[in-house]
Amino acid sequence: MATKTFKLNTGQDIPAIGLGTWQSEPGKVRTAVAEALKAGYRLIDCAYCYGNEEEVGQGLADAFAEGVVKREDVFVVSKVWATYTTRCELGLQKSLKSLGLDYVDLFLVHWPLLMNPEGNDDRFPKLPNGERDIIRSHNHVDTWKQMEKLLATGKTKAIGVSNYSKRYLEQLLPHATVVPAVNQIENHPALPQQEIVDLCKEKGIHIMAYSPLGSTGGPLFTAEPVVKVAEKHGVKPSAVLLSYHLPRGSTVLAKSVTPERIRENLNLIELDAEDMKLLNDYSDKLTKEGKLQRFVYPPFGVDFGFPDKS
Ligand SMILES: NC(=O)C1=CN([C@@H]2O[C@H](COP(=O)(O)OP(=O)(O)OC[C@H]3O[C@@H](n4cnc5c(N)ncnc54)[C@H](OP(=O)(O)O)[C@@H]3O)[C@@H](O)[C@H]2O)C=CC1
Ligand SMILES: O=C[C@H](O)[C@@H](O)[C@@H](O)[C@H](O)C(=O)O
Repeated sequence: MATKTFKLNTGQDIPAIGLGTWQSEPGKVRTAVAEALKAGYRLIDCAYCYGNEEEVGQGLADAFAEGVVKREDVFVVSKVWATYTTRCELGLQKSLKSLGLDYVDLFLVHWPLLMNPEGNDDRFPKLPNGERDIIRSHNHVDTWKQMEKLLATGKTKAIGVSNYSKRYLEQLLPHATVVPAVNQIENHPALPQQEIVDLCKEKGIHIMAYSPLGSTGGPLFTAEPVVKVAEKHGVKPSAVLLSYHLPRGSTVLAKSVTPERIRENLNLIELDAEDMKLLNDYSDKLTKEGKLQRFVYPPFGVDFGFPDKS
């Protein structure tokens, strides 16, 4: 199902699965990207914050040079990092330079906040007490206004957000001239975030699901219903966790720098109503018991409006 796509509110097709690159070591990610494109991936998810866009760009360049894919056949995503949310065009330009591209297909606000652009580090400025140096007076709607202007530059085909809760989307949408094409959020059976998914569906915002395996090391592989569904279909738990997003109508991002895993992660399967019920019942149970699992919540010290974190 490597070729399955969804439609964005811009009219663009977005692949159902993409390669993630967060924490992909510079020494490995070039090969990972080139291998992924050879295997059939057509979406690569990047970010300035990951500090590896140059190597990702080399992997893309390798695949272009070998005639594996053409630029227009790959959907490249990048994100404006928190120290650039008052300088979105500069943030985009820096990513493009590292990636060696003229445009990305989608540019996202990575997190809805501003970290001090004049702080003591380009990516993670800190206060003397060790906390992140955050400019709390910044309004995330102002970042979106800058993002809207990027469309006219041709440097990105679409704009969207990431890590936006329902509360933050409700603050943004009344002021948005352009409705975000995407909201990229952590999403898996242990964190269904249904209230965000439902709102996004209603507003025509496509969900990109991140950390579908539970992030580093795949802690969700042993979740009981995931194992049960995997046994029924004779596949690995990873295939169930990735395939879960297809019937939900979402794009899923799977990170790996291991060529064999990169290839196997493309083998999405069709989960039936019984499988989805089992996984949804698991989500409901965790919700009721207050045991939802959020694996990615950086120490910003900001209330982003997620109910499990408020
Ligand atoms: N917008 C945002 O704030 C965020 C965006 N993201 C995006 O989503 C992507 C995916 O999320 P991420 O948090 O990286 O985690 P994932 O849920 O994709 O899990 C990655 C981990 O699972 C391992 N793995 C991958 N495939 C398999 C497999 N078939 N069998 C066994 N282990 C496997 C990887 O190991 P190995 O690499 O060693 O093979 C790695 O340790 C990110 O890379 C990034 O692009 C992620 C977090 C936040
Ligand atoms: O995209 C992945 C994550 O959001 C990642 O960018 C953050 O968790 C970052 O490492 C941080 O510490 O703030």
